[in-house]
Amino acid sequence: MAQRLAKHWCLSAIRSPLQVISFPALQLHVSGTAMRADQKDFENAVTRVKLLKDPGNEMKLKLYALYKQATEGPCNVPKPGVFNLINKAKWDAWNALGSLPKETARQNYVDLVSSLSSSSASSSQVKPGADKEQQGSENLVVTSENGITKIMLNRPTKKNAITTQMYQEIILALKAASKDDSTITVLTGNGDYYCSGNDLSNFTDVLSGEIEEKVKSIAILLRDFVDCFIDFPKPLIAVVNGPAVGISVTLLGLFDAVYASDRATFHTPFSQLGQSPEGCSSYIFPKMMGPAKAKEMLIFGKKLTAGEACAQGLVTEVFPDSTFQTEVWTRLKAYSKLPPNAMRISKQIIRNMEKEKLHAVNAEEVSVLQERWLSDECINAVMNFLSKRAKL
Ligand SMILES: CCCCCCCCCCC/C=C/C(=O)SCCNC(=O)CCNC(=O)[C@H](O)C(C)(C)COP(=O)(O)OP(=O)(O)OC[C@H]1O[C@@H](n2cnc3c(N)ncnc32)[C@H](O)[C@@H]1OP(=O)(O)O
Repeated sequence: MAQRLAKHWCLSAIRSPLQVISFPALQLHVSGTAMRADQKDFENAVTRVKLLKDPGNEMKLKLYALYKQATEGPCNVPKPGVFNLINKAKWDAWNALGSLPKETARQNYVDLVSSLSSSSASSSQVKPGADKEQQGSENLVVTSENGITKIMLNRPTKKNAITTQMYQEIILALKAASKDDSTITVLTGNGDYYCSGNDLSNFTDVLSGEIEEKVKSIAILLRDFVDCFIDFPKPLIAVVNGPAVGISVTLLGLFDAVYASDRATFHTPFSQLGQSPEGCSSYIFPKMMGPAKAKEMLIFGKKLTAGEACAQGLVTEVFPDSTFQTEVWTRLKAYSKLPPNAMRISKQIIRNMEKEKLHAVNAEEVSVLQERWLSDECINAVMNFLSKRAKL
């Protein structure tokens, strides 16, 4: 199975020329035995490492050494020969940790990955108390002004499709927004689309022989991503400036208000893609719109207009496209002046009734999807999309 998938997914996978030293995370095989209290943090850090931008060889050596120390203990393997430069550098880094206890190495590894994750996304973060526009990363622009933190998807040429890097950046942006001085948080898109969902090229970003591992790490990322929406403590508003597809639609059920342009459409083509619903939509949509309408969307991929989505309860209000931005932002500015604690507490009391259930639904949806990604139906659908695009 792994070989067949590798053939499919790895056609366009390119190894970074900087990848002289492979990340320790790529060699991980968690035994599952002797799970400790912080083992999960360590496993998550190992997963996150794979999704970081290349941190450079010096940092990779540090990560390698800590990983080996954390999983195998002190270095007691023979020193590689002087001409075996890479392995010798790795051995030296590991050996330099001496008798550092495994637990300390594991903690240091988690801390190091955490600092790398925040610095790689720091450009897209809003610092607490900021009250002016911040420079964001290329694909995600985060600004904070007048009590509103705005997270804007910024890949208009790709209809704001979400890359794995962007999933991570959104997680960090939401975590920062939950702690900053703003009263409300807004998610929107730049250009004619709100978002075309998961970037289907994410499927090609798999290195040969590591498909099952990659799928596992993407599943953890997706679960963390949706968890952030479930747990977000402040009012969260979607400003749906244009068509929305896939995960950008399903997540709307976790927002506190959804304002849509009358140009927006809402499409969840999961069956067409050999996939299944996520974002807690398998639970929220039937409750929100009734099972019959929810199934038309989630099983048969029926696309809704903004008016239909509003009638089904997925959208709060629809505005004419010509006045959409002015009307919505005027309203949001007024909302941002409401007492923040009262809004938080009201949100909390509503969300807390369902929080445990939502986390369980998220876990189940991700577990089902993990299998779907390895299915022929999904592989063929994604290959079909990517190959059509290649021919254009
Ligand atoms: C091995 C396991 C890895 C798993 C990784 C999974 C990660 C988590 C998954 C979470 C679950 C999420 C599920 C979903 O979101 S499902 C929905 C996925 N989205 C789609 O199926 C939409 C695909 N796109 C389209 O159908 C059309 O592009 C669209 C209708 C959106 C717009 O059509 P239009 O004709 O107006 O414009 P173009 O097609 O020319 O698009 C312009 C360029 O943008 C590129 N594009 C658009 N959407 C995507 C996308 N989702 N992924 C990648 N690229 C996208 C399109 O290819 C064009 O690019 P080029 O100009 O380079 O050709």
